Amino acid sequence: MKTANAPALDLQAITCVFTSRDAPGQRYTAVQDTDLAVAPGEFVSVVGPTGCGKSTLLNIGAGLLAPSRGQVSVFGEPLQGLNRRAGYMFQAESLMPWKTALDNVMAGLVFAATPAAEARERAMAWLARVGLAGFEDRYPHQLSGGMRKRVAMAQTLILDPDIILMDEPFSALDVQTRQLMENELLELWAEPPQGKTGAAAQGRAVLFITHDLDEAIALSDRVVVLSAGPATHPIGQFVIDLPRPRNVAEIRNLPRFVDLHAQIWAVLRDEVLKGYDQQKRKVA
Ligand SMILES: Nc1ncnc2c1ncn2[C@@H]1O[C@H](COP(=O)(O)OP(=O)(O)OP(=O)(O)O)[C@@H](O)[C@H]1O
Repeated sequence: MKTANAPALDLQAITCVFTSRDAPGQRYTAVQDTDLAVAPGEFVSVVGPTGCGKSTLLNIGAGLLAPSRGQVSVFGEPLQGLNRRAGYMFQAESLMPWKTALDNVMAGLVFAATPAAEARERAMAWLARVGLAGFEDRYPHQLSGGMRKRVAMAQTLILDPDIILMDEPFSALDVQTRQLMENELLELWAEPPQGKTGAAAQGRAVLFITHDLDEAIALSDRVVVLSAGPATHPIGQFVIDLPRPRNVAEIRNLPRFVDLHAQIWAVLRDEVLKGYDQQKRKVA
């Protein structure tokens, strides 16, 4: 049922059971009974130890993976199949190496049958917006890691998604480039959406997965902490009441940032140690 004030993305009582990778024939409960909602215009980060189920939750929100139990709603409507109101940005390189930066950015529009001239014009404008005017004809291998991420960001945002799903998109970058990209993401996210009606007019909802607690706090309105697996579930959530607009490099020095970091780390620390221990046992 569609309801006013429905979350942009609402994962309700999600459980996800896989056939175990380590012991075929056995089942592995990756995520259990998890509720996770993101309001229109809200920036939510999910942190948790390695292998706990962060990407699984994101894939469920994207409609790429069906949960074993539970329901996903998008703006109050049950999700069936792919989440068409969402755009994704993953850790891995998503650019097509045989296409130029321009063609990569245009690809989604072309796929959606937008006339070529319009797709080209919009892609040129997006490349300029992410600071890559003049680089339209470069191939991905001719761009730096940060530039490739900018192209990927333009590729995702050109489709004007109401929900942005990001799985450690900047983790491969050096610290300085990463902070520049985080600031750029915040600027683009904060721009008022054009031509949207209803709840989507309140802004883009972001679900951001990261290992990095500093990054989660610097970017988000809310940080959700997941337990170590198996049967991962949220064990804490924290409202990040830091002022906006933010400069991610500077905000880390605010006493409130340090205070929030200490509070969240107190919850996350034991889970990270448990997760690390499990990984070690898997390798041994
Ligand atoms: N398709 C699958 N089949 C079997 N097990 C899976 C599958 N996908 C994920 N898993 C298992 O579910 C658990 C959660 O995986 P997931 O990738 O969601 O964790 P994560 O928190 O994103 O990990 P990382 O922090 O390392 O990126 C892991 O133990 C993983 O091995």
